[in-house]
Amino acid sequence: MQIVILYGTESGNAERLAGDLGKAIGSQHQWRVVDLGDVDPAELSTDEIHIFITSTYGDGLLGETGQIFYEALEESDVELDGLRYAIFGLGDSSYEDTYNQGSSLLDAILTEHGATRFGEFGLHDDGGFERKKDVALAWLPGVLAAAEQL
Ligand SMILES: Cc1cc2nc3c(=O)[nH]c(=O)nc-3n(C[C@H](O)[C@H](O)[C@H](O)COP(=O)(O)O)c2cc1C
Repeated sequence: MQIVILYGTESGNAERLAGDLGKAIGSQHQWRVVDLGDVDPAELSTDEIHIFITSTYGDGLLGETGQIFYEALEESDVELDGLRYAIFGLGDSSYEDTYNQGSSLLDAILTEHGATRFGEFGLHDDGGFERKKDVALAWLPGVLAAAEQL
């Protein structure tokens, strides 16, 4: 499989995690990591499996670079039919009203544009005790197995 890991970040956690996931995929599949702030929605390719990782910031927006992509997609009429994606959100449940809202917004807008999510919706909560990397690496094998079934 060809896998693209796309991160939306404000303070670097999603970027680090994207690299951790890539390293864990290792030589099993081809993979690359990109910053969502550099992605034109019209250039997303259905030939690749997409793994989105984004944080939530501000008033429940996406982390800065994710927000750039989100707004580009909001303004675009691009059709993403055939695009398959998994998603992992970074948040903090102490923000009760906006907990992981950024990843939910991204999930919703990708679906609105015709893309289809596969696998479990991954989440990390800074308010808990588990490390981001541990949660994400425990989530990854199920996502890769689901991707193999597509
Ligand atoms: C100023 C600030 C605002 C935040 N706002 C939210 C929020 O509204 N909802 C949420 O779930 N998490 C919120 N978080 C938690 C971040 O999403 C979490 O720390 C995440 O790991 C940051 O990842 P990043 O470095 O990739 O941006 C906030 C964190 C900070 C520092």
